[in-house]
Amino acid sequence: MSVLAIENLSATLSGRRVVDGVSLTAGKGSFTGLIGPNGAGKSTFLRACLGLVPASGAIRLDGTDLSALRPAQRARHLAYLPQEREIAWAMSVEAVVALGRLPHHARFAAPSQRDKAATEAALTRMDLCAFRHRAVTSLSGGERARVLIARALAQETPVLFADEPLAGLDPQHQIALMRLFRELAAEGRIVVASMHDLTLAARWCDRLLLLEGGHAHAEGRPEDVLTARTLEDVYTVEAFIGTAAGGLIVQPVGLSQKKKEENHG
Ligand SMILES: Nc1ncnc2c1ncn2[C@@H]1O[C@H](COP(=O)(O)OP(=O)(O)OP(=O)(O)O)[C@@H](O)[C@H]1O
Repeated sequence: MSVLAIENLSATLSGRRVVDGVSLTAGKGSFTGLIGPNGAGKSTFLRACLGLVPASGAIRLDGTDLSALRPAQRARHLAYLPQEREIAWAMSVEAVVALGRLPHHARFAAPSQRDKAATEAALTRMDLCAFRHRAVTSLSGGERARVLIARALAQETPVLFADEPLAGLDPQHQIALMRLFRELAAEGRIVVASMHDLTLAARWCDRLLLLEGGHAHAEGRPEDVLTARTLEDVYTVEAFIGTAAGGLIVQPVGLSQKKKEENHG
């Protein structure tokens, strides 16, 4: 069984330890939510795993040290949806999605049948066929987000990292995306996604890794991680936590008592 093992990952940016000794083990078929307040280190953790920022620690997939691979080799194992959704060039949707195939063929080589099929499957899966000839720069933010997800899908990697994939999506597309991540996990992939919506995280993820100040504050099943106490301590909010429609509802309803006292100083 495929296992992604991230061990003791640390990253220092501008002299500050932004991710400090974070570990995560995720098995094939799992969907892990990466949660934590703004600035907790979620993006840096993902970027460090991808080799986009200098880091120490180990990241292994089935025992293969991913950090030792060249970028193109690594990109055959690990796809990444970045938090930034800007695309500078007016390329067509289809051309952007096809970029996901670059790690699979030699530079300047024509796309193979397999490449074309993977691009087509990703366009279909993200409901983008009608947009295929549109310039990405002409799309709305949510539509552009779907194009970038399709590009990551076209990469056909065993592991998918997504940084705030729900940002900018309407509720229907948020749920569709969480359903897609669950389907990808059911197909045997390993999905890790950062998010701020705690109800969606609780309802769709198998496990949650809660970061705070660069450290892992908690890791485990959503119902064990998302307690009133944790939300108060880490997010400094008072939250309603209940069960409805077959899953957890986690709704911040106000600032924690401690935070209110701090604000009144
Ligand atoms: N290039 C950098 N130089 C210095 N500090 C940085 C740099 N990039 C990020 N940081 C800092 O590292 C910390 C973690 O940032 P990061 O973007 O990983 O947080 P995050 O959990 O993804 O936050 P958010 O939920 O706001 O996206 C923040 O305090 C941020 O200011």
